[in-house]
Amino acid sequence: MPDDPLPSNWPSSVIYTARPILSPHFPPDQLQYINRLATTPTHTIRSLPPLPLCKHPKDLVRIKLITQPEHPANGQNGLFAVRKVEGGCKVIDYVGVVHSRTLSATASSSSSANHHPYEESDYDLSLIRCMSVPPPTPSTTNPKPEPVLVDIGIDAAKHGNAARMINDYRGIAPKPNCEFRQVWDAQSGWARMEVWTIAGAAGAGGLRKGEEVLVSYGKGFWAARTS
Ligand SMILES: C[S@@+](CC[C@H](N)C(=O)[O-])C[C@H]1O[C@@H](n2cnc3c(N)ncnc32)[C@H](O)[C@@H]1O
Repeated sequence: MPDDPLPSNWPSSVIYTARPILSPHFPPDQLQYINRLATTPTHTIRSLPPLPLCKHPKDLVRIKLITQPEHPANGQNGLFAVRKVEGGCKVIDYVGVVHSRTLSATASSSSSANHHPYEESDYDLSLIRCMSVPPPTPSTTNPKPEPVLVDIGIDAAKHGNAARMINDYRGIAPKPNCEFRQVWDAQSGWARMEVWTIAGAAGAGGLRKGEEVLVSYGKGFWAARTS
């Protein structure tokens, strides 16, 4: 029995998942950064509550193929409101593979030593970035290990939900109508990323029926793809 039926217009090339997937390479000692219940080093993925189920909100949004030649993502998919949604409302969770890497606080993040496969993904979203001091290990001669940057993301390139269809507002609308918000799941303690409508002044903002859901990917996304 699947967790959630496939949303309509789901592309066959991508595996639909309504539950975040923890990468098999996720370091167990970093679970504490993505789950508030993981307070001791003895916690393992099995001893924590399951990653939350994020059912497709079919009363709010649907995937649609874009067929307007003037749309910059013509021929691709987008996510569209099926009814009016007020400003300041949750629209959908961003679901994919949760992965992590540690970066040296001193080395450049573009150095090849820090390269990882998710960097090239067009569906990768930053979830948590924080500084961490690794505990000294018996083999460590240096009693004061260097702090490192823990960089945790969600990649929906191969496994994801309908939020992976959300386009950037540039070239489509004057500004985004939605934004990403990092939240903590109250029951399971897991960090998650949600998409919310932006509230405008005096009750403005939100989505009209049929309007495309648009966020800002940030200038860095496009800068990395034009240089
Ligand atoms: C996260 S995906 C968005 C969903 C994508 N349209 C699809 O069908 O899978 C990001 C990709 O969508 C396209 N895209 C999103 N917003 C765009 C925009 N404003 N202008 C041009 N292409 C855009 C780019 O190809 C980008 O790499």
